[in-house]
Amino acid sequence: MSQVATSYLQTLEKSLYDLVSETSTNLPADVRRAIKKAKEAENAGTRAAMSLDTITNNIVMAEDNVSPICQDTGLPTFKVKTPIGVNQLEIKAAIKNAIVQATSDAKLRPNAVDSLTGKNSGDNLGEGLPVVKFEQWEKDYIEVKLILKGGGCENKNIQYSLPCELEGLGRAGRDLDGIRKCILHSVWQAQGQGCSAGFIGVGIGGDRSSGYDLAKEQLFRPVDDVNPNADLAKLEEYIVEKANTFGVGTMGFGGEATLLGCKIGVMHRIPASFYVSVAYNCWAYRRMAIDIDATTGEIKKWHYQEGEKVTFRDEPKTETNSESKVVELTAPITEEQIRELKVGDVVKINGRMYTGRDAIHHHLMSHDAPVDLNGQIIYHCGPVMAKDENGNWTVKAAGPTTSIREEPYQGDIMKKFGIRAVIGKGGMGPKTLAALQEHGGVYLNAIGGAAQYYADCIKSVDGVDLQEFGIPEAMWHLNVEGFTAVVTMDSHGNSLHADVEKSSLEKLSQYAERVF
Ligand SMILES: O=C(O)C[C@H](O)C(=O)O
Ligand code: SF4
Repeated sequence: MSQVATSYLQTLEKSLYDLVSETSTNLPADVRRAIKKAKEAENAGTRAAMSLDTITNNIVMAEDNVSPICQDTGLPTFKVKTPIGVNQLEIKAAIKNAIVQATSDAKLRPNAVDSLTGKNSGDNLGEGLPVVKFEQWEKDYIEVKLILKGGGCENKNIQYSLPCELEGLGRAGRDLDGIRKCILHSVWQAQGQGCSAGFIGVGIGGDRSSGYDLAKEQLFRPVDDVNPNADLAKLEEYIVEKANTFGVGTMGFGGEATLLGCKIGVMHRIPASFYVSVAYNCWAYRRMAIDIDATTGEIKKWHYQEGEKVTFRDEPKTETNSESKVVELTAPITEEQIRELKVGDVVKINGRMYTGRDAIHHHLMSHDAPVDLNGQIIYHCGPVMAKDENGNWTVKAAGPTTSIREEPYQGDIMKKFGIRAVIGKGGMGPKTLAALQEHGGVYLNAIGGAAQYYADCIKSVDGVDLQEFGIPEAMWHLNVEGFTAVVTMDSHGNSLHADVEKSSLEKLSQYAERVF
């Protein structure tokens, strides 16, 4: 290979590595402005305002540490446009190398799991991963767009087949007003589980797969652009305005900011099918794009950086929520201590906690625990880990994962092992609530996506079990200081999540009348 070709490939790979690292660690200017707007909408001292403070602190920390904003660095999806004659196979190979390097540098969590065996590949490569889609264009440079969309918000995507019946809204027909109802419903059904306040991309028409593709394509539009289609521009504005009256709020804690952006695209359909597909993205809206010089491989331009880039560095100090009682806890915790906690209390944890998510919960149903869990705390978390120069594990990012996935197991496991507290996000269902009451347990909600903030509370990693499940799924023994979370389900049958779901459904029902 000639000198020139070698250096093009090396530069290209470096450019793609920079794109991956920047996307994972530094939120773009348009997203930052939307988050700032959300902060301005919340009243100081409320739970939602405090959560947004944690979120913006986390954004600053991720940028400073050049570490993942959220530990779930998602399913990397690249969209590439190339001039005619550019070798796409070389670009794909360079993308893969960049992904492997970024994973080994802890900019990405090893996230590629064999769907049949459950084995994590360890380097983010796998069957069909990363997703890379190519298109040719007439321009003379390469454009690469990347989205790192996490699993919690991906699980809240929803596709409607019109006509349909919707909770709270009734019949949605095959017209603009039916579309309006589906989109409102999509935001409501996500509640706080996709780490609200979120952004949605909507695809009208197509079939099931092209509809979702169109929805995801909308997530590449700048947050503050205006839809060239006047009807859709009106609908986008309407959806954001009304969704923010639902009272779901940040993390589903209640509040004014539920939806930060809505982008709608339309394509033709076939007569029998009418889909409305919605892609929900968390506040950690990590998408970026670059233009690359097709002869040198160098980055010529970063997208989404026009306008003010809010730094969140000179924010006024967080006012503490005067309504909340602050309780310090250290495991092992007694039943008596747990029964004193009520929904709304703020808990500060010091000492030991164990991570456990999907694989651990499944495992514990039919096996003994590797450690004594009596009186202990389980943290629903799949961290990004790295080894320091002495070979010791360090935590690079460690926010909570969506707890509802553990609903089938959680209550049984708490009772079986004597676990007193679980920490996660998005809340859990009636089965867990009943178990908390019966056994004396509590559910604590941490701020989803605040992976740097929580990593900072983890002072050491004291051990790990079941590492064969892969880094995110292993049981890490963490020693924490001042780890803060809110009681959202207590041992007296109260659930903030159930309350917010109910009150937001009432709000949703106010929009059943025809508008368009
Ligand atoms: O996998 C994770 O760590 C989190 C996930 O994105 C979630 O929101 O549940
Ligand atoms: S934890 Fe929340 S912020 Fe992170 S990827 Fe999942 S939904 Fe997004």
